[in-house]
Amino acid sequence: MENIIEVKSLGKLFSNSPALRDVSFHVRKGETFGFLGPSGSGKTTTIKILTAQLHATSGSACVFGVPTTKLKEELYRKKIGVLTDNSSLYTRLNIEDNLKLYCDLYDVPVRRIGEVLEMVNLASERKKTVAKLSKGMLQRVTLARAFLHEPELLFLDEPTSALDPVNTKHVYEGLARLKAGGTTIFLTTHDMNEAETLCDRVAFLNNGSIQLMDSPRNLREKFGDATLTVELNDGSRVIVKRGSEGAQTLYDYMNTNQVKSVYSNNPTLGDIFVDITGRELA
Ligand SMILES: Nc1ncnc2c1ncn2[C@@H]1O[C@H](COP(=O)(O)OP(=O)(O)OP(=O)(O)O)[C@@H](O)[C@H]1O
Repeated sequence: MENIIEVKSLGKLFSNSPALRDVSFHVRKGETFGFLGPSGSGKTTTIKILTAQLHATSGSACVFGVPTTKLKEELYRKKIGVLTDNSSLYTRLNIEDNLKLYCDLYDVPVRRIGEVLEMVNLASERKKTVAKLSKGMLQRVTLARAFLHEPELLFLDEPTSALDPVNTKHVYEGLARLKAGGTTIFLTTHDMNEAETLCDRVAFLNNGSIQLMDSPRNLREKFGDATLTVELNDGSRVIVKRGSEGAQTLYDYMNTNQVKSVYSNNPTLGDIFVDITGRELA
């Protein structure tokens, strides 16, 4: 499968202090790849290097097969969408007029505005002046702008950090639609549920280096303890091992109608992160 992003031994120093150390990964076409890490771990620095806003100190970063330092403005404009905390919207204009400016810039038909506003749950607010928007609304407008031109590659730096659960869900649905349409997504987050929901693969970043990289499912299986918790009708809980012995125990409980629920004890991504790094994600 084609790699859209290729990063090899990337390093970044800020005044001799390392923000990234020997970071290597690739992102395949159509994949949603998550960079998970606590505050200060180097997520934004990575996005800035990949979007040519920063130079790396060492190593290489290619996007669409081209070193990021050599990416032409035109290619960026057409194929890449970026959401960062720097919204740069015109605060005196309303949402729709802001997006119209981008339609002109990106040669996008104005009818696309309705589609993207629908995806971020702002269709009925299109006439609102940007200066009067809440933080969460601003984040949604910036997100809508990032995928207005249907980019092939979308960089999202903590896309739901200011959103409530309802709008977060709406954005997840919108991103799922983009993914279904073939968009490759590079996403940073410290929200492990977000990573589990959206990402095909994740990399755990800590102190500027990648500690672990795989699909959420593989990670949960690899770090799972292969047991199930059986909750009984009397409120007690029993841990049973997977395999024939556990199956017999489970069968006995079920056969006597004692089982209220059964669930896997596989860890969450957050549990694994804490296990590997000794640090919380938030
Ligand atoms: N322009 C800069 N000058 C100096 N140091 C910087 C600069 N930008 C980032 N850093 C440092 O680099 C490290 C990584 O920062 P970065 O913003 O990439 O982290 P992050 O994982 O995105 O954090 P957050 O989740 O808080 O956004 C931090 O120690 C930060 O202080």
